[in-house]
Amino acid sequence: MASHVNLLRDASEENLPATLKNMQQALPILDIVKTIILAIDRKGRIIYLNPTGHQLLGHEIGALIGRDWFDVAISPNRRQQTREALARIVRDNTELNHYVEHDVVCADGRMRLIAWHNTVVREADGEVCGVFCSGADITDQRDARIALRMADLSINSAREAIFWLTEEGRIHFINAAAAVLLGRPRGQLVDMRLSELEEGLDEAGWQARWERLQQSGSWTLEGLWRNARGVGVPVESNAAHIRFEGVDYALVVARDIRQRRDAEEKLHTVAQTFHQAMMDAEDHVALTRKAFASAIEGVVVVGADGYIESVNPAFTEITGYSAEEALDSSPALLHHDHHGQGFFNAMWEEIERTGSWVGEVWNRRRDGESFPQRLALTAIRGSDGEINHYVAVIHDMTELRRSEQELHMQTFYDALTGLPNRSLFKDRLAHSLRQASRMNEQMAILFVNLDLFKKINDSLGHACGDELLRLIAGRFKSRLRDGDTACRLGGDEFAVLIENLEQAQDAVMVTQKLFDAVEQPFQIRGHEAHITLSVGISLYPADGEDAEALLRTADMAMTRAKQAGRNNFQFYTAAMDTQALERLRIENQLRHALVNEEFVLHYQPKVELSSGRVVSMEALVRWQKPDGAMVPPGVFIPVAEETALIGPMGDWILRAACLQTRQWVESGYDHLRVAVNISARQFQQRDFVQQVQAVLEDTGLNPRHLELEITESLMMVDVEQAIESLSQLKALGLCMSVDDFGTGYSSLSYLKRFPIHALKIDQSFVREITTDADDAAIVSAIVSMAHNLNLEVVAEGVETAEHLEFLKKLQCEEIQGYYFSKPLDAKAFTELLKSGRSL
Ligand SMILES: Nc1nc2c(ncn2[C@@H]2O[C@H](COP(=O)(O)O[C@H]3[C@@H](O)[C@H](n4cnc5c(=O)[nH]c(N)nc54)O[C@@H]3COP(=O)(O)O)[C@@H](O)[C@H]2O)c(=O)[nH]1
Repeated sequence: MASHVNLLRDASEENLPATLKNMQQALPILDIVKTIILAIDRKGRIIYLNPTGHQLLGHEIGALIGRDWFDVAISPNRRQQTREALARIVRDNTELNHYVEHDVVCADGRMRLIAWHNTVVREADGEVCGVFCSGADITDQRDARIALRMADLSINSAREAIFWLTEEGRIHFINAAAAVLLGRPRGQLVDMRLSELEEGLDEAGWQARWERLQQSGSWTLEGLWRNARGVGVPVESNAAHIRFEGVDYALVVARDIRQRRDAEEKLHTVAQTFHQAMMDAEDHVALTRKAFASAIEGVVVVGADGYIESVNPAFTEITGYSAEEALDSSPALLHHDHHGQGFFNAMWEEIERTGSWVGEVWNRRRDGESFPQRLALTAIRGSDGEINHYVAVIHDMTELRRSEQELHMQTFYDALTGLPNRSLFKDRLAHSLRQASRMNEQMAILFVNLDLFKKINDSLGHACGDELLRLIAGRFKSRLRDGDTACRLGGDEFAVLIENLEQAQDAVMVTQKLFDAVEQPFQIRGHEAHITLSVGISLYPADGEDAEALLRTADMAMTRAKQAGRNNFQFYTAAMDTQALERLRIENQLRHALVNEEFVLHYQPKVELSSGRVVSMEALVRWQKPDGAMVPPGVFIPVAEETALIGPMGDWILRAACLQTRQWVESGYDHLRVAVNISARQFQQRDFVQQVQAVLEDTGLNPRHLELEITESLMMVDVEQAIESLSQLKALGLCMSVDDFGTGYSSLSYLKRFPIHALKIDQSFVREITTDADDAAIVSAIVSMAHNLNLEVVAEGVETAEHLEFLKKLQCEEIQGYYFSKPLDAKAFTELLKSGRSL
């Protein structure tokens, strides 16, 4: 059944070394473990690779058995080297039991890092006959490790000291620069309170600072922080409020401003003496000018009349205004409308009262760019006590703010789309949940998944896939209200948070906006891409009271939307929990059923109306549980479809049906044809045609005895691809029919192009043909249309003599249904053939 284990499973006991014998016994377990299990022979040929290994490498289960491991999984530049290593082990009969990490190449060209544990396998005589490897995919761990190291490196190479402070003002985290600033090892500083470090800051002072941070979101302060020797270091600290994993922190970026203080003091002195110095000794003036000119901060001297009297070169560098342009102008030439009049009034009041003001101000450069600066403004009084000048010292904070912003973006935003990432989304969700609970409001989460995104990635490449995600994010942003938060959860998954929802129906309106957003095709690097969405909706408080629960229930509803055929939305219902558990139970049992070969095929005859003879039979799978219970396919085929299990299961069904039919053909029933149902996922496999060809070759069945039944809706998913695959199958010599005809949306023009030989009218129409005029008309129309297109017609679900009469009159070619026979097991079907029974 499961071809991927055939080589090992079919090997006779004597041929197998002990290790592989043990492995043969362990197959049922190896088939389901999440570790990659690989056995290669001495030439590197794959004897066994479990489903986990096949899935990781992006191949259909079983496809790699018998292939050369180095060719399929090792990159060309390492292939020769690893092949030689194996050859050495075999030649020198060396012991091998080691751990190694190396990359494997997946079908789509991506590399995954695997941690392997390899052991040689020996024959009874001690000869090396192969290598047994168990591997764990550690790519994500490695990437996470690298990302962490990069973040760590960026933080620790920053020149600014970074502190994460808790609500109690304790140090939770610091970088290397912080330890240098305070001259203490990091271990000593973590958990210390800021009040133990900053002069004049007590518990009450910290609390006031924390509250200010909660209200305004940031602070800029100067203070003296004691280092290890108890010496006060003047420090400027910029804090931002940050919420991480549900906990509030003050993210403080601090810098030693000793140099700047010195410069300011010098400049203060300069300013005080400036006026005097202009008139005093030449050498004194020269000295003052030198200090003025070489300062790294911009300095502006403004006269009592409010006009600039002098600026230094650093001022020009920062603002873009030359000295000539600035002189005799008002400092208002730098002004930015960021601050209201109230801000300036408060500033001048403080200068009047204390003689100086220090704070952060937004100004505008000559080229119009706005920039943040730290401004220290001092009033200079003459000997008469009157203010005769103001000296402003400005420090450009653009770079500092930019690095703070970058740090924030990296932590909370998705680099590809610019949308909030999962962690910021959860944060906002938790915040909104508190608000909604206080205000008794409703909220909704939309969990959005792109349909068949993998197909776009596979066909157009990952760069196009990324571009599509960017474009979709842009369209979502432009359609949603400012109050609705959209985020990218990862991969092809997005989420939208809708706050203050009046009624559940409003969530549908927002969902509709998302559907509208993707309605027009996307133009990507010369390609046109169409995409649809599946959306799950959960409501607060009905479907969950915390972020985790709401995301989980919305995700479940999204899965249901996919199962309902994609391109739609579903609200979460409590029944989904029970159904999800039931599906999981069936999925687990199915895995064992596959290994234990618990499936059987029944065959339902199809009868030719012109002769009354059985001319073919539809193979219908049943699951016979160890307790004898028979599970109908309607229960487990959909679960197998959703998981990769339909691959090996479909392969087994096709093989079993072909083998059985070959026996019947060889027993003299050469006119028989077996019809096998093909599910969507099977048909969409890239190598489906090759798989069918391999089964025909392996079972020795002449292709003219095989028919594939493919549903109408499946053929319409990707018409061109379907035409291509069906044409190749036809060229092999087998025939195809369209199953469940009438229930989907076939376009007649496409129908003409599909290389098919028959339509099977769905039983839902046949059931009522003698009692419902509409159904009778539909069936008549289908038969006449099919005949016009030179297609045969098979009517299924024929249960009564009246059905039969009606279909005979329409000149339908074949019938199938309980009227003639229910599906029979192979033995009973053989009896039916022997009896020569006909209509
Ligand atoms: N991918 C695969 N799908 C399969 C396979 N085997 C079955 N199936 C699909 O499962 C669905 C249910 O199948 P089943 O329970 O076997 O029912 C089939 C017949 O028993 C039933 N039938 C036939 N005649 C009558 C009738 O006169 N009355 C009546 N009430 N039911 C009848 O119809 C089912 C056959 O349907 P169809 O395939 O559309 O011809 C079903 O969708 C199967 O396709 C499998 O191996 N692979």
